[in-house]
Formats: sequence, C-alpha cells, structure tokens
Amino acid sequence: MATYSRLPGSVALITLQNPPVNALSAAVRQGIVDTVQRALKDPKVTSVVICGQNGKFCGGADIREFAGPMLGPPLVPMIHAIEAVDKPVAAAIEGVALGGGLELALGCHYRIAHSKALLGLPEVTLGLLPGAGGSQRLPRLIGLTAALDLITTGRQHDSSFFSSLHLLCVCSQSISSVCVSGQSLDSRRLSTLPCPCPPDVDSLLDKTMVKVRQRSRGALAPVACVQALMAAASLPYTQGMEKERDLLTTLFNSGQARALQYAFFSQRVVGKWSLPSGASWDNSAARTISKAAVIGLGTMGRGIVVALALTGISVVAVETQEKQLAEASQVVPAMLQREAGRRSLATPPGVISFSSNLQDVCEVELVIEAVFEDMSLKLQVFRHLTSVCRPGTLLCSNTSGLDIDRLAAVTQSPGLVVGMHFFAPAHVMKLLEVVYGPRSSPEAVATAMQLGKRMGKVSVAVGNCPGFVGNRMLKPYLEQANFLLEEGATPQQVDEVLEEFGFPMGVFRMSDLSGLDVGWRIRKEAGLTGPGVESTRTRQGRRYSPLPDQVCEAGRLGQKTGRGWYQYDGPGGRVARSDHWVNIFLEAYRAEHGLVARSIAPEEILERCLYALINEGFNILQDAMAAGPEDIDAIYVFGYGWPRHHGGPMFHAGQVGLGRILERLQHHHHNHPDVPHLKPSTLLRRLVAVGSPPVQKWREFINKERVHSQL
Ligand SMILES: CC/C=C/CC(=O)SCCNC(=O)CCNC(=O)[C@H](O)C(C)(C)COP(=O)(O)OP(=O)(O)OC[C@H]1O[C@@H](n2cnc3c(N)ncnc32)[C@H](O)[C@@H]1OP(=O)(O)O
Repeated sequence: MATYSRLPGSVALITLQNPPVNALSAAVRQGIVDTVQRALKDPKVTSVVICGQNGKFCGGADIREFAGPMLGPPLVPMIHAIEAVDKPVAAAIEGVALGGGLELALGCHYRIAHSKALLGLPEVTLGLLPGAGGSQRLPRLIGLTAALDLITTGRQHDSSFFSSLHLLCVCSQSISSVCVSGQSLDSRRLSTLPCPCPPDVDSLLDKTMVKVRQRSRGALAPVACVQALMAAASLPYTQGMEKERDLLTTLFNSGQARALQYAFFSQRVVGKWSLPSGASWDNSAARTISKAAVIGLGTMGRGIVVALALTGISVVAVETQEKQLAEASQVVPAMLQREAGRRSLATPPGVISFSSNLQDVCEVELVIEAVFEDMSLKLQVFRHLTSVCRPGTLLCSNTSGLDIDRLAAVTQSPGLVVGMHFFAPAHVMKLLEVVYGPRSSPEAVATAMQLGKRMGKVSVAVGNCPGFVGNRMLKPYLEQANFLLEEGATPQQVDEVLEEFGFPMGVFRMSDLSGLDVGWRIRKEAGLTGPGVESTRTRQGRRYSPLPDQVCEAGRLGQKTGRGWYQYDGPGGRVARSDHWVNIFLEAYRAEHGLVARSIAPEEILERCLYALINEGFNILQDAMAAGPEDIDAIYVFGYGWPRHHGGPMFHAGQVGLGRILERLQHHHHNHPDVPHLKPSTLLRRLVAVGSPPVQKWREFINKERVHSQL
C-alpha cells in the first residue's frame, strides 16, 4: 500500500509500504493512484514527494505477481498520469530504485537520491524489458548510448553515476527536504523530450545488436531491449510505447521470462537451507570468521585466499613445497590487487601471510584445505590439522567430490568438518557447494554458508555423495558426449549443439579448458583405467568409453598442452580449432572396435547429454543430497554455465514436460541398456504418475513420498 501525509507547509508525502523492498504490488499501485489523487485535490498541496518505507524507495514490479492474472491499476497509465499532473512530483530515492521503481521515478518531474542509493533497470535479467515506459523515458533523459548500456546489461549503479548522467537533480547524504515548486513542468516531462542520439546512431544500434546476440546466446530479452531503444531513437513517444508494449507481451509469454524469474527466486531459496536432520538457516547459529587459513596454494588455493582476503578476513596461506610457495607469494598479492581494483576497493581489506609451516595455522578459526585431489594426502593433512589447531576450529575441504565423512573421521571433532567446494577461479566464480556429512554440525554448515555469502557466493548446502551435486550430474553428461563420439559424432558437432542451447562452452571445449588429466586421474583411482585394466568398452559391468583416456595417453591434456579434443596455438592457447588428428583417431578407434559411424541428429545429441544429466538430478533429489530442485538449478546456473534463460536443468525438465523426458529416457535406455544413467529415476516416474506437478511443488511431493516410504 501507500500512505499519505502532509508535511508542515504545502508538501504531500506519499510513502510506498510493502516490505521488504516496497515492490509495486497491486495494493501499492492502487495506493499510489489514490494518494496522488488526494494530493491533487488538496488545494493546500503545491508539490508531492514519493518515497519508500524503511530506507528503500522501490525494488520494482512485484515479481511474484507475474505468475498470476494482472490485478489492480496497471503501471504504465499510472506513471503516465503522474507525469501529466500539474503539481510538481519528486521521487526521493533511498536504498534502491530498480526496474519499475526507477520507471516510477522517471515519471516524476524531479529525482533526488541518497548518495548510497542503487539505481538500475534490471528487467533484462528477468527476461523482460523496462516495460513501464523505462525503455522510452530513460534514453530521452540520459541519451541513447548510456541507455543502451544500462538497459541491455541490467547493470545497477550508485547515485553519483546517475548524477553525472543528469538523471538526478540532487544526490546527497540526507533526504530531508525537496524544494520543487514554482517552476514550469513542461521540460520535466520526459515523454515530451527528444531522444539524444549520437550522429552514427544506426551503426551504434547495429553494433549493440551484434554484441548482445553474441553475449546472450539465444536469450530473447537483450535483443528486445535493443529493439525498444531503436524505437525510442526513431519514433515519437506514443509509438515507441506501443513498440515497448508489444515487445514486452512477447517476452512475458516466453518460457525464458518464466525461467529467469524462477532463477531469481531459486538464488534466494538456496540461502534458506535445511538439512534432513531438521537443522536450517533459521535455527542454526553461524560463527563470524575473522582469521582463516588455506592449505595448498595451487590454482584453487590461490583463488580461495584472494576470495577470503577480499572479504576482510586475515589469511594464513600455507604451502609446503618451497617452489610453489615462492610463486604463490608473488602471484597472489597481484591477483588480490587486481580483483580489489575491479571491485573499486581502494585497498584489499584482508591481510595475507605466507608460510611453509602447517604449525602456523594454530591461531585461526577456520581452515580450508585445498591440496591435490588425493584422499590419502587429504587424510594426512586433516590428521595434522586436528593436532595443531585450537579446539573448536572449523576444518573444511575444497575437495570436488571425495568423501567428507572419511576426512571427518580422522579428526577430534567430526562435527566441525564440512566441504567447501569452490569453482575455478575461486575468487571469481559465484558458486560454493557446502557439503555436509552425516556428522557435520548445524553450526559448521551455518558458518560455511554464511562465509560463502560474505564472499559474494551463492552457497548451496549439499549432501556427501561422490561428486556431490554438480560433478555427480556432470558424469552422465560427459559419458554421453563420449558415447556420441564413438557412434559417429565429432567434438565440434556435440559442442555446437550444446552452445546453440546456450552453454558458453560445449562439453569438449570445457574439458580442454579444465584439463583432461583431472578426469583421467579420477578414473584411474576408481580402477576404470590404468595399467592392468583391460581395454574393453565394458568396465565394472557397464558401458565405458576409453576415448578420453586414450587422448590423455597421447599426451593431449587440453589447453595446457596446446592439444586435447581441439588444437590450440600452443600450450595455454585459448582459441580452439578442429584437429585432423582427432578425426583420424576417432576413425581408427571405431574401426578397432567394429563400430560403424552414423549421422547423429542435433536433437539426439541434446537429449542424450541433457536428459542423462537431468535424470541424475532426479536421483540426487530422491537420495536427499539436494533439498530441492532450486538447489540443483542454482548449482548449474552459477557453477556449470547452464544458460540462465533455461532456468536450470530441473526447471528445464518441467518446461520440456516430465512425461516427454521420461519417454525419451526410456527410448534411449532401450537403445543403450548397458548405460544405467539412462534408466529413468524412480522420482521422475513418480512425478509423471501424479500428473507432473510444477517444479515449485516437487519439494513438498518428495517430502511426502519420503514420509510414506515411496522413494
Ligand atoms: C510492466 C512490467 C515491468 C516490470 C518492471 C520490473 O520492475 S521487473 C522487477 C525489477 N526489479 C528487480 O529486478 C529487483 C529485484 N530485486 C533485487 O535485485 C534485490 O532483491 C534487491 C531489491 C536489490 C534487494 O536485495 P537484498 O539482497 O537486500 O534482498 P533479497 O534479494 O534477498 O530480497 C529480499 C526479499 O525480497 C524479495 N524481492 C526482492 N525484489 C522483489 C520484487 N521486485 N518483487 C517481489 N519480491 C522481491 C526477494 O525475493 C526476497 O524475498 P524472500 O522471501 O525473503 O526470499
């Protein structure tokens, strides 16, 4: 709702009230319409100020309302009516003015903002465009070039940025008074102004369109944003608004907008974690960490040190190999400085000390072990840590899939052991899997989750199983990609299909980037390959492709060796080019195993890779290793490049239709009965059997099924 009050004198104050962010719900919109009318009717009122309750102007349209029928007064005419009134109206912005909130402010005649306020039009990130006049008013105020950048990226800036663009009349430390009466409003109505454009406007628009198409990989909203701004640049306001409305309608009805809005909420849902034990975010106290240590300064360890230091935590960085330590003590401060600069921090807040002595971690509150992915080495480190650290120190491992419970078992306080699985580069990537073992205490999980949040990560609590959630699902995906090569596809064909779907990199390019030896080592440890293992295509009772092992045996480890599934300009090269060697190698491999290459349709490539991955997601939910589909989807969007406009693998399954996913998995499993990952999961079958409820209902369904022992 919105409240009305008269300030001493002649100013009417309208306050938006809809905690926590004063989103423009139907009740708020109705409140604005009513209170503006009241101000207009009151002869003693000469000017109006609109503000938001609790130091937040407005977080935009109420995203939760998008799922239902439109109720209450629509935004566009409401804002237009405000702009048209003959008493001056000012927006007094504190906290945030985002999306519809900023569009409301653009309809006002004046805008003032607190110096710390954040403003922006993030609609594109929700699969929409600023459809309440924002795409037409903003460029008229700040010019086409700046508006294109803001609207197509959805970037938010503080008020000093917007003051420099003349979007704000005043930017101050306090919003105490607004003096706006007595001036003509003609020039203050943005819809009446021409849109300032650079001389090469067509070229600007063309270049921006090319850029957003490249960047957005199949996302509709950025393209529609450019189209709306083209209209602002070339059409009168009224026609521009018609274009804005048509584009918005198309976006609104697209699956992409629903997927992106789901992604917005799933990012927030995962913060409200819960464990099968009943411990959860609202009943478990977290410790605040100020001193931490990182053990092992390889690529991951270095990134973790930087991520912690950027958060203001003092870090003891330990590496027992002198050469590696010397290199890290040069590289890490430079990484920190660079990242601090990128985040506009004058000086990095945390202090780092380097050491080769594990003994030096004795004073810290939390340790993150990031040594080589080898269980015996990690066990040795944990045994040592538990003897040198103060009682009560949290011991965390950055393992990407090893058993947390085995590590906990060698410590004096197994309850204080959790996994903190970062993604490379650890100071940049947003995802953190917080892995709880059967003995991890709620306090340890809460602390790791909160620490992740402080580092700006999306932290997701996951259960302790091989590969946890992300890598466990990756396995069947990689496996299908290899099988497709055996059957006749090339790495480029598979990658093109996945990139067309929206992944920034196909599976083979991604493997080359990560290093092919990582998986090779894991397969050796699992006894799947290596000396003494027979070179057959069935291993441990299931179909197995030795293709990636053989590529490694040929010394091709990916980008780092300049050769992998592709060739590069040299070791460390970035540009992947197809390699004749790979084609010859695949032909020889097929001939050796009596396989006849067939032409494989893009649909089959996509289905087999994605549906195998999705099927494992259902198994994970069934095994209670993730609390809900949102957790899996957040992991894939933030850690594995899953295109956000497809919501995440589990949301995508719902959009494709669970019945269809089941039917296709059955079909592929029938053709490949020796591939257990293609066997549809029980949970998927159960969901289809009860009529394929929407993804938002799965959590409840799973919990009920568990109570009734159906899963
Ligand atoms: C005609 C169609 C035109 C549409 C134009 C639009 O306005 S579309 C919406 C544009 N607005 C946004 O995209 C802003 C989205 N919100 C945010 O970016 C952030 O929430 C925030 C406003 C910067 C606040 O961040 P903070 O970290 O402080 O809090 P949370 O993100 O955790 O949010 C708190 C709770 O509020 C819910 N919420 C936030 N924004 C909205 C919204 N616009 N509509 C509905 N609900 C919103 C959020 O989900 C959190 O809820 P919980 O239940 O606590 O999880």
